[in-house]
Amino acid sequence: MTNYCFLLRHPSRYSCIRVNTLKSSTDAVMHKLMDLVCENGLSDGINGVEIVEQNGGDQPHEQSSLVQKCPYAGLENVLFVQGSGPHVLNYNSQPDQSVKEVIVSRKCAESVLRGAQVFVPGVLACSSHVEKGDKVAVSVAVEQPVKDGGWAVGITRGTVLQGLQSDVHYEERKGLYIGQGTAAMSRSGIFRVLHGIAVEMTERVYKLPSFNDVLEGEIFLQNLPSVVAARVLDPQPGERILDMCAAPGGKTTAIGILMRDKGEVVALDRSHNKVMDILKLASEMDLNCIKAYKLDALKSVRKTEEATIVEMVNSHCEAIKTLAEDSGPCHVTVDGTATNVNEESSTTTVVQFVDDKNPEPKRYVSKAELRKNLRRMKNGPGRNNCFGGRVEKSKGFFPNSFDRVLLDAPCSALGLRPRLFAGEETLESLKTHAKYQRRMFDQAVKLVRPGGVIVYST
Ligand SMILES: C[S@@+](CC[C@H](N)C(=O)[O-])C[C@H]1O[C@@H](n2cnc3c(N)ncnc32)[C@H](O)[C@@H]1O
Repeated sequence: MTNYCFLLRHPSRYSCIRVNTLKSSTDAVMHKLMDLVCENGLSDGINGVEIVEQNGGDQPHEQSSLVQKCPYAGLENVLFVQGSGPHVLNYNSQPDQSVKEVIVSRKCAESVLRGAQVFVPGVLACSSHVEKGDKVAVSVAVEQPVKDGGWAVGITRGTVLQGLQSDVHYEERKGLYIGQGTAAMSRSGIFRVLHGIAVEMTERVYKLPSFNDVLEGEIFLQNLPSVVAARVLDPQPGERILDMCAAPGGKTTAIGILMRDKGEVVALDRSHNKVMDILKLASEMDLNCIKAYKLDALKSVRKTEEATIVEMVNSHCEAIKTLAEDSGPCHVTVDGTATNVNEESSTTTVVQFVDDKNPEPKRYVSKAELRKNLRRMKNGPGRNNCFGGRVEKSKGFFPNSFDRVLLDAPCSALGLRPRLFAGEETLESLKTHAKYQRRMFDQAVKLVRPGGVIVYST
């Protein structure tokens, strides 16, 4: 019988790559990837894989067996890069010497198994006397059950490994080696600096090419179901789409590309740094249709009564903008008057906003709102639209604001491979999770226009 948990611990046998067809073509990327795979010697050790180049294309290249086009209609922008493993490695080439070692966190190991190098933040422990250039065996620390019923890794960052059987961590890492590599810095460097490559992997138990810094903006490493989710949403150029839990922006950018960068994709995430990630990815992919905001998706629906007020503020701002464009910078007072100051000529114009149904000037516009709008007018779109570290917060959206909504609610991530550890879910935690997802779905239902589409991906 197939052991499902055992399979989850192994990486997928291929990497799935989505091509940014606004910047390149699938064929061009395919050839670049073949060269990369060739350079990295990834063809070694891949046995028994039946290869067919799908959808026609060029005659099979020597390395074409390792890079294949996705055979399914509608997914012509998807390529698969074949991996291999498990390979048996010899960690102890000099039997009289103890092996120098590095233990990495589970998340780091999962990335390494998918082709990444070992980066500094992922290192938990290291043998003493490791110097730059030393060969080190890399193993993973997986959560272990603890007395109070929870799970813990049990290794403090910076631990010195003795490399002996008497070492307290010896038993723990038996069978959990993921390869070996060359230390890119000394032990002290690894625990002193904040980022950078700690170990360059040279031999891996599972070989998959690393796509770090490769064809940036032209490709995105994405699991096939995620590519399919964006495809099923079927976004059309010119539409307004909402992606409710969007970071790092894999599906958001897939949607933007399907829309050929025409229209608007509103991407939400509750984490500031993750919104930055979305903006960075959109910029790398040259997508202008993506607007990313920090917002808790559970609060993404704005009350309809606010709509009238906002409409009024918007029309006021529009009037101010016209004024500013015509005559230069202006100041606005809270009683609804805008004073246009032409700094060069020192002329002043005063505009009074009047509600058609109520001729009395209203104090609808808050000082902060007006100051913000004025700053935007004077300084352009503002720092939020570049990567200065600030992200725009959203107050939410009015009902029926979007043609289509993608809800990629946070999930158990059980479908992600490799998964070296899966804590046990209790019935109670599953129920809480389901309730959370349901509340998000209710927001999605309100935000989509009548006849619009919601794709709920989990
Ligand atoms: C599964 S990931 C989304 C992956 C993304 N759709 C993609 O394809 O790249 C879930 C994301 O939802 C975000 N998230 C979780 N709860 C949220 C909430 N209440 N509001 C907004 N974002 C939330 C997390 O910060 C995380 O970035």
